[in-house]
Amino acid sequence: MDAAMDTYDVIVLGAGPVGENLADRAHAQGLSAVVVESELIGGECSYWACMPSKALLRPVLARADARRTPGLRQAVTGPLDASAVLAHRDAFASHWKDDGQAQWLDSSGIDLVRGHGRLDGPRRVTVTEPDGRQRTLTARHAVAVCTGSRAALPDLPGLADARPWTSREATSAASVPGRLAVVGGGVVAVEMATAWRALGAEVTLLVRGQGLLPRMEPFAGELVAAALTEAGVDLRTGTSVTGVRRPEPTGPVTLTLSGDGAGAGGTLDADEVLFATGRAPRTDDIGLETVGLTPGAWLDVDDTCQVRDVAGGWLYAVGDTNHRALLTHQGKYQARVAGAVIAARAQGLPLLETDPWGAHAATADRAGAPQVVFTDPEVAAVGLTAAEAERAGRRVRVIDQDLAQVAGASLYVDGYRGQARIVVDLDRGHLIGATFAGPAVGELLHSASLAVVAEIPIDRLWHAVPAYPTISEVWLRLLEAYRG
Ligand SMILES: Cc1cc2nc3c(=O)[nH]c(=O)nc-3n(C[C@H](O)[C@H](O)[C@H](O)COP(=O)(O)OP(=O)(O)OC[C@H]3O[C@@H](n4cnc5c(N)ncnc54)[C@H](O)[C@@H]3O)c2cc1C
Ligand SMILES: NC(=O)c1ccc[n+]([C@@H]2O[C@H](COP(=O)([O-])OP(=O)(O)OC[C@H]3O[C@@H](n4cnc5c(N)ncnc54)[C@H](O)[C@@H]3O)[C@@H](O)[C@H]2O)c1
Repeated sequence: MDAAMDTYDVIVLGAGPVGENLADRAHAQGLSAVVVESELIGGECSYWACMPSKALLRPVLARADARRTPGLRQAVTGPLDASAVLAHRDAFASHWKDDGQAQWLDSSGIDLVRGHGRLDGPRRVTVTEPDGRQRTLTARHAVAVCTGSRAALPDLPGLADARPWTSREATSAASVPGRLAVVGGGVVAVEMATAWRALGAEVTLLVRGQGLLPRMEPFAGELVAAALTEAGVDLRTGTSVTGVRRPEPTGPVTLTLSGDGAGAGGTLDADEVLFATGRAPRTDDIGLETVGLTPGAWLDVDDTCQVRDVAGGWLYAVGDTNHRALLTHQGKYQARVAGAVIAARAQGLPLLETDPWGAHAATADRAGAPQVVFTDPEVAAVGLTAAEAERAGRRVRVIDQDLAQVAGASLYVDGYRGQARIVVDLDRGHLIGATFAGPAVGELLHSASLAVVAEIPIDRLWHAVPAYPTISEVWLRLLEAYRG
């Protein structure tokens, strides 16, 4: 490529789901785009996160439902075929090869440069290619940092030498460990405890707080905790890990425990230990210092995803790196917004629609980000929890409904256990949050997202009649309770 060809309208650093979408949006609006990728096109989501984890969990949830279905449960008495489940997972991770995604990029007219990219002052990116050569790219309009996040490990004595699992190993391991210790009580911890327990591991879940899924409505974590315990997981709350040792490279790992929970003292031996203790931004080695920012920090952006504190309006941070919502669908939404913003600014449009819910504002990150946790029971949530609404000073009414009372739920499986909650803003007359926990509630979530994002007046929602007998009839029960 000659020097002139190294100038693009948009340079995208990182070809995860977010970088791919941003490049696609910019290109669709007539801009030239290049993406720089140091590992696999498709990013964390395709190979070590969403796809492999859900491929592991799908058979687990299907079996759980089958076991609760009269006439069917007798047909599913045996254990899961772990090697078949792992093979299914391998296929969904494309065997950790990105040929398919590379082909898509190629056919879409977006250029790809493989290698590690770093900012090199305003609008410039240098790439260290796999063969060690350096290449410089220049952006006419924008550089978008879409480098994602990695697992954050606590600073514990002995941890590095003990070769702990992170989310990468937990989603790609080739065999089932006999004993797996999981540290953390968030989404990765509960999903992976669910999967590996069902695949046959003895799982101990070590949670330093008092419950699971602390950012969600309390009943969600309580239902998941009860189900994990029932499935044979040794759940220890109020328990911190203060040390980790693996004296023999191929031998077991020993954790030192402390805390005020029952079972918090002493030590715990396991064959593997997964640290599911949150994420850190992959911004430590991307040249942030060359544009006046701090390496290793989450990037602070406005609602257009433009990085604040950088003059000239050319730098964007989209997806996990901006820490607005660490979710693939939300990052892709930001990419659609930022792609439109970059194109509009490149075309010199005088006015952008940056008001809430405008075309150039990622409003849903704060007001309507949905999430499904694929545990048994599933948890599905959108918008604010009751506690968040209260902290935000909103005047709300909270309505709860036992999902077991809904005909569609009791038909779905025997002994259905679940709970639903809506949070209604009394001043505005519409929903600002909803949470469901129970089998198959994931597919219920989009109805709640619509109600929150479209700000459907509660009086109009009353006319949206759920079909009988579906689990969606929970909407009728919730609205009946609200209206009295
Ligand atoms: C176990 C697990 C399960 C998850 N499950 C779900 C789920 O079910 N649903 C959901 O919505 N979200 C899920 N998430 C979250 C989701 O994976 C992330 O929100 C999503 O991957 C973020 O996309 P991204 O493009 O911002 O970053 P990433 O997917 O992390 O992609 C970033 C890309 O940038 C590349 N890169 C980094 N630095 C450089 C550099 N200097 N030069 C060139 N390339 C670089 C990386 O190699 C990578 O390919 C899960 C996360 C985990 C850990
Ligand atoms: N189904 C999904 O949508 C899905 C699935 C997995 C992950 N994700 C995304 O990935 C992100 C990362 O997930 P995660 O579970 O790693 O992070 P998280 O922030 O959800 O949970 C981390 C947990 O670890 C605990 N923790 C932190 N440091 C600790 C320490 N030193 N010792 C013990 N506990 C500690 C925290 O209190 C917290 O409960 C989430 O924000 C989520 O959005 C989404």
